[in-house]
Amino acid sequence: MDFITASRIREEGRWYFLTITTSTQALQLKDVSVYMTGQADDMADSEAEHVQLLSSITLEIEPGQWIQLVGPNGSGKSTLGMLLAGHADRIAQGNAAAEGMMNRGFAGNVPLPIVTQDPEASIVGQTPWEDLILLLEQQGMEPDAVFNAAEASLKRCRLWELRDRKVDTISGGQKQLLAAAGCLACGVPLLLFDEADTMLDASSRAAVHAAARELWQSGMTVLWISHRLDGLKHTDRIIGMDNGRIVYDGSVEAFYLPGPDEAVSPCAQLGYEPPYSVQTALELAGLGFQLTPLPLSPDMLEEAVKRLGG
Ligand SMILES: Nc1ncnc2c1ncn2[C@@H]1O[C@H](COP(=O)(O)OP(=O)(O)OP(=O)(O)O)[C@@H](O)[C@H]1O
Repeated sequence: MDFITASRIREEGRWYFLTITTSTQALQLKDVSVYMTGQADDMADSEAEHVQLLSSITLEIEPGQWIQLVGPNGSGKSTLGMLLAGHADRIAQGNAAAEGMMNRGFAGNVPLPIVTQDPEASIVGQTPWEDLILLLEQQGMEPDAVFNAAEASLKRCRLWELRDRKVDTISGGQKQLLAAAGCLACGVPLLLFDEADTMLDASSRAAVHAAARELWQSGMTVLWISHRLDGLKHTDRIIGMDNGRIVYDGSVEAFYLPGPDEAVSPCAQLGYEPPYSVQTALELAGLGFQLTPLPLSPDMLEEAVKRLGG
């Protein structure tokens, strides 16, 4: 493979090779690669020029989609998320360079906030209400519009009843929702969750999934980044990453089934175990009982088995 050298990137300008436009509606990446520039962790140029964080990524996101980005630790999910959110300059603490073409489309030119597994980093107020007011004032929103925008976002994220609670007394899931409410209040066109549910217990995780789902149903575009497969029941598109590359981009059903010329499914290739309901359906299919649609959750499995019996 032909690598850019770190010294050449420094000579010619760090982002020289990444062309960014907004000429279409879709958010597009065309043949985008990201490299370490050799400044991180005292890495020598000769080592860095062979470290590629993303390799030839081509991808198109239409507004209104719900996309789940999955892959093992270190596969490049957060790097891709940062690129899509417009934070190319923050990748690897600013020690990376990119080449290729990015069309920001509906995502616009302003870098977008990301809901991460550490929402506290972005919370500035002592209560949810104060947090949103401060955030919107910081964004320069007209004072007349601030209260309405804060109220609408807190309601959409199911936090209205908790608006005056001290932030340190609300749950981890509610803090995630507060971070999402902040993104909404700022009018983001794309809501990015990066491992936002990783530190949460099952009920908080379900609450965050349900709220995110409602936002998507109301027209928001959602990119949900996770190394877990939880929540795939609601996904209409999965992007699977491994070693800096996109190795799968398709439906959730096809993710669990081997392709015509493949011995194993994309799910297995990425080292994941399918959920119990899918494993059961695959075993039943082996015995000649086809469950359609493929049950992606225990309740879908129950329904499918009932239909089989009926
Ligand atoms: N500051 C850095 N210095 C050196 N390498 C880095 C740095 N930041 C990221 N990387 C490398 O970039 C690659 C992609 O990392 P990235 O965080 O995008 O992966 P990920 O799939 O999001 O992982 P995880 O699921 O663990 O969050 C990894 O190999 C990682 O080690």
